[in-house]
Amino acid sequence: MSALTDSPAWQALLDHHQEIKDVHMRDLFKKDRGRFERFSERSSGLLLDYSKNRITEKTMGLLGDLARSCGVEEARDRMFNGAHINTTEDRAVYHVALRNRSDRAMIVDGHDVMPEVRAVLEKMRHFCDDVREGRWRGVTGKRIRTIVNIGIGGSDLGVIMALQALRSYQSDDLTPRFISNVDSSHLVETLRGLDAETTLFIVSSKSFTTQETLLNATSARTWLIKKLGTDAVRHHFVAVSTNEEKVCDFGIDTDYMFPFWDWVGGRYSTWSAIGLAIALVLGMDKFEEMLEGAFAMDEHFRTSPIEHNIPIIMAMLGVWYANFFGWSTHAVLPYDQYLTRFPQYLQQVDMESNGKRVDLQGRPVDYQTGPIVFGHAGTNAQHSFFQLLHQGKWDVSMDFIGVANNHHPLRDHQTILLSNFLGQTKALMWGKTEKEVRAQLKKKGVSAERIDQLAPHMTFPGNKPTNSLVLPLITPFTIGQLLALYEHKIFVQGVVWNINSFDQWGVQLGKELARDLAPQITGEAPIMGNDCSTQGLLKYMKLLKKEYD
Ligand SMILES: O=P(O)(O)OC[C@H]1O[C@H](O)[C@H](O)[C@@H](O)[C@@H]1O
Repeated sequence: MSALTDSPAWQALLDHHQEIKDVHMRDLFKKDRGRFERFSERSSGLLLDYSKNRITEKTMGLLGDLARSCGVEEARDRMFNGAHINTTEDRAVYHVALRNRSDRAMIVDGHDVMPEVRAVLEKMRHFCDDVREGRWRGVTGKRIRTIVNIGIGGSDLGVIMALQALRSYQSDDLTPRFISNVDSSHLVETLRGLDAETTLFIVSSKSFTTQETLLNATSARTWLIKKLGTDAVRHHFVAVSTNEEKVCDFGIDTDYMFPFWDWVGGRYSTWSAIGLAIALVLGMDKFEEMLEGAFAMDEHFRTSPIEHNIPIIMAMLGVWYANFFGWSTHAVLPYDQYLTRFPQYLQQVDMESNGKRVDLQGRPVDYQTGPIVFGHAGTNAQHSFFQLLHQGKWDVSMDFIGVANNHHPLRDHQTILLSNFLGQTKALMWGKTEKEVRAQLKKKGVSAERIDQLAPHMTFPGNKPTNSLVLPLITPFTIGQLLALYEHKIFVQGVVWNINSFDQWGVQLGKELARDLAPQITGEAPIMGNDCSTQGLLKYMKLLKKEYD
């Protein structure tokens, strides 16, 4: 047993789980009309309703005790104080400094990082204004019309997601495109039809060593040079990175490099200059509104007591289902088309952060850690995987994200969208008993025999827990709030599980092996030293791939 599973707070929750595991939420709601008031919180216009969870006040009290006994508040303070909480990489975790909108100093290793943070924001502002107002032009003197972000993982997902979410704030003057996959199809299809004279590439890579990004950037540079000559590169390429030397080696002038720092993790870097494409396409003011939204959530997280702290509440509910109910999966279901990319973005933030199997001391853990996260936008998701959520055998905890207002004045659509959001969470909680099904079929005049056949299929167990997050409207501010909320939720879970949420060693091995295998594909190295499956696959691919013969 680990210190965590042996702790009184954990043991109390284990006992409490026995009391509550067979209680139906329908009965909890029938008994308590004040559940919504009791189990909902607000912060700067964002509402969390967590009443449709398998909890009572006692549950929340015990989860609060667990958070307290795991030192969540102290860990939070350590993060906000710039301590090196990323222990395996010996770094601070300080993305909160990037969106610190107060005049507080943010100290890492005895040094206030705010002057550098503000200087980069200023540099971004000048550059964005120059591009947007036509002072920065391509080599032939034409205005920039397309921004191509070349990056992968944290240097791609947040930027795509935010730009898609904020599409209604985008003018037609600048269009964003993205190249991430090393598959040449991504590059070719993205560049197809582009006018080199009006295209600006941003090479976004924290390390500037990521194989995919460097190859894509090299191929994009070749495409540009072929069309406009070598001199065009400095007019059409800028970089965002922490690695000045590598940026220089690639041939980008460091005057056109936007820096950030090793205390910003890749998947937490959308707030840094990695967000340059957002600032270019929407304008720097909008980017800073996103930072304001994140800052509002940071302040809520930093100052609210555990019982009223939205990220902590969501984190502890996740712990409740993962560790006490034993569920492995969490679904995130935004009811807003602009948030279609949000689940995919969150997969990296959550699964790369908390997909860990050893604790901070390097010992294998004896409890479940980060969940499998998936999701898609409602209502489309209802027509694909909701069947399993309602009637399948796997249990899944869920976040529904609803947005009260829409940017488009088509009221009927918004009414139907919101009614589906409410209908689904109600159905998942309440379910439909066999008795109700039978009565309904009888009323419709269905024969007794047919009712016997159909009733089990048409019964819904209910008791499926959902959080409902409600935003007033998709704006840069609310997107900032939402992202920061999930970042902090994931951080809190990592603290409870005593894992390092800020490294990602698990992505290394496959990359290393790929480097060794590439020469075996091209024939520069003999096909050898592999297991027989890899050997067989390699040989078969070579057989099919005539170009390497
Ligand atoms: O920004 P880069 O250094 O190019 O890294 C891009 C991505 O690389 C890896 O996949 C890491 O696991 C990610 O966390 C990171 O975001």
